Amino acid sequence: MASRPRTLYEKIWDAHVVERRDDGTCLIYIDRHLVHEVTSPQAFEALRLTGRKVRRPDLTLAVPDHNLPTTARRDATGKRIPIADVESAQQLAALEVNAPEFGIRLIGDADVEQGIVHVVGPEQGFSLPGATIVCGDSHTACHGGLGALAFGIGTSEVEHVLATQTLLLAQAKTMEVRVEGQLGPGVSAKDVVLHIGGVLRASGGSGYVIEYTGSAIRDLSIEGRLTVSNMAIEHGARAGLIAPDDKTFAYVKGRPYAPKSADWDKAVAWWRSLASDPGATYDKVVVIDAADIVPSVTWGTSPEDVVPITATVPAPEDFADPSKQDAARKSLDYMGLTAGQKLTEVEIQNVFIGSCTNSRIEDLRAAAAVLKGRTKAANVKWAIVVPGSGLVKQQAEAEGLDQIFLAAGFEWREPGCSACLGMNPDKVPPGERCASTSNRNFVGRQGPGARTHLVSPATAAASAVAGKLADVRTLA
Ligand SMILES: CC(C)[C@H](C(=O)O)[C@@H](O)C(=O)O
Ligand code: SF4
Repeated sequence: MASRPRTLYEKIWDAHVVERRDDGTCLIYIDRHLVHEVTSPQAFEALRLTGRKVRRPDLTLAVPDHNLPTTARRDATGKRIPIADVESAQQLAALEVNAPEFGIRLIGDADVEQGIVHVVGPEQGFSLPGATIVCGDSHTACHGGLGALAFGIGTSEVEHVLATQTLLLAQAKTMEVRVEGQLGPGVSAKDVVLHIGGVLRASGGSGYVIEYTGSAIRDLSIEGRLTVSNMAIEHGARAGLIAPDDKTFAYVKGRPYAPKSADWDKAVAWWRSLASDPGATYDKVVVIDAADIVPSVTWGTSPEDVVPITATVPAPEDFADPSKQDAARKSLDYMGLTAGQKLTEVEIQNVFIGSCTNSRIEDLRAAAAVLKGRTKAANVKWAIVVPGSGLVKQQAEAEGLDQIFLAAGFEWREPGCSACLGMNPDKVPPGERCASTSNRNFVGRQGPGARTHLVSPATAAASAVAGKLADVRTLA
């Protein structure tokens, strides 16, 4: 019997079903589990209390990232410089005890491989195409850029995966977001996903797993694909993924955890078979013309509040939906913006280049290319670059990018989540504005009262130079 054409998501799902239940849910095998310090302490504690072990410590990798300071962590003798925040220090200490106790590899704060968990997974070849990947973190969809089914889970699910290497799940609906055509100059993967967020809105992906397709997606580098997938959660989707291809295989090959020799060939053959079949149908299809995408920026407090950098701040009345009008009013008030104001006239005081969305080597190259021979404006008080991992940092230094950033007036930091969210000392002061390459512009996200504008690395760099949100295409 000829099998029904299936999508990438359906193929990965089917390959991981351990048991189908009568109620339609499935017990799904989990191939990779990433663990960070914030959402794992109670899960390990629960295992300890019930006398359970971790079922597959070899498929589990622990990396602290959220709470680590991005300034020096050890003194000259290698001793830890104490972390002032009590909860952060406790969470980090718990991970450092739990990982070895349960036989899990910990990439610690002093290891060169340490970084943001969503940067480290792909970089180490721990995240693979076709794999089911979970982490107690909403941006786990990031790994979908490699063609993995990757999604965030809560702490009780973290415990379940640690104990059983499985999860009981309901299958999601499928959505294709197809971006066809060529991206224009100055338009990056971040602009693509910001634009998609504007089209889908923050809840448009709810109940779906999104497959990003089309020539503009295929043409992206792996770093760019990880950026796009990273923000699937910002459209409310369960996960986002992109079909693995030769670019993906070249990226994965030779990485520490990647399959080797005969296993590699077998793996590639399987990965190749995963692309959605011709004739496979999605529950919803959204088509976007790449020519419509320009450097984009958020003006409000939801990632869906996206406009072209050339636009003006919208007015609440511009929205048909009364609840959106109300949200827009609140957003404008929080953001200190006036309807009709040109975005390129909005002054900024802070610039953050980093986060699991945009802290890979290509992101740093894009920002450095803009900053080379330029300096930040005097009104930009704080500008930092936070590489996604120690290896990204090392690579950037080998290319001299750190020198470009330093000469431009940026600080060059240790890897971690940093100012993406105010869980560590890197915060944007109340009432101040930040051009940020992160993924969330929620109220208080970068610190109480902080005003976040989500942008691409090139736009962040151009904005630092201009002292205002800036169009990288017309930077003087
Ligand atoms: C702290 C963590 C649980 C959280 C998440 O789930 O995403 C964080 O990474 C974020 O980006 O808001
Ligand atoms: S960098 Fe930001 S979005 Fe990514 S995991 Fe850390 S806090 Fe979450």
